[in-house]
Amino acid sequence: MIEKTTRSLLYLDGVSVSFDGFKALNNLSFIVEPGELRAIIGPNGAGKTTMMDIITGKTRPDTGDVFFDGGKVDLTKKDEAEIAQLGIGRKFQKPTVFESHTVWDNLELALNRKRGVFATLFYSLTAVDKARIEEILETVRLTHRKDELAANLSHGQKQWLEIGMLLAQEPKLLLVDEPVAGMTDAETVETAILLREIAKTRSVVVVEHDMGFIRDLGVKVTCLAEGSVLAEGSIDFVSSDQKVIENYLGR
Ligand SMILES: Nc1ncnc2c1ncn2[C@@H]1O[C@H](COP(=O)(O)OP(=O)(O)OP(=O)(O)O)[C@@H](O)[C@H]1O
Repeated sequence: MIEKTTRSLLYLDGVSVSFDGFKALNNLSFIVEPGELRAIIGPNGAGKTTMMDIITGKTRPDTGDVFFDGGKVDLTKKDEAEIAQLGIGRKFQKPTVFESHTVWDNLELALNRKRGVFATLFYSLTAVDKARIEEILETVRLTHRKDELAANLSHGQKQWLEIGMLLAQEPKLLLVDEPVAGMTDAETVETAILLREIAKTRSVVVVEHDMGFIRDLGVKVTCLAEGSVLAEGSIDFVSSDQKVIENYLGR
């Protein structure tokens, strides 16, 4: 266990949390390695959102350990702002970009958010910042739309822009909740490629119900149900598991 804690980027062990007597997480253990892209599936109410809430400090576990960065940081002792500063970025399901700003300005604002108020007051865009924004634009497929108002982007492009805004803050771990809900088929396919690219430089945990997308990701899948891990492994392994079929896929 000690070895796993020190090697892993994220380490949850025996995490439980109850709301009014209902166990949303029940002895959940979950490990993410540095540079890993992991998919999470599971029925409604399985505890996927609650798990994200525990990692980001929004919810405190009743019992269990949550360590980050090779066991260096006990996340249960940190608040949400500290956890964001440590390098855990979270993308909620609904995009929250600044609609009345351009794509470029959204990314510039996100880059600034990292700096704090004092630095921002005396801030001017350096060549390094400009290069980083251009790099992010390429990653999130928005170079050709950089001067467009965010309001004019498609739903999928808004999701990509928000992912870009999180990248501007250079997270070590990116948590992404149902990114392809409402996207076109082409955007969904592109999002799988995009997340695989992002995971070359950081770890990514993505929660999704779209099984075609999960298959496209081609990574290790964790199926949660009733607050704990039901099955974990390749998509073929997990989707042929009888418990997963009964609790999720066959429903
Ligand atoms: N703050 C809360 N107060 C009370 N109950 C909660 C709270 N947060 C979550 N729950 C309950 O805990 C259970 C797990 O919910 P959670 O949202 O984590 O599931 P989920 O796997 O993300 O589901 P979905 O796929 O529908 O988003 C649900 O029964 C939910 O109603």
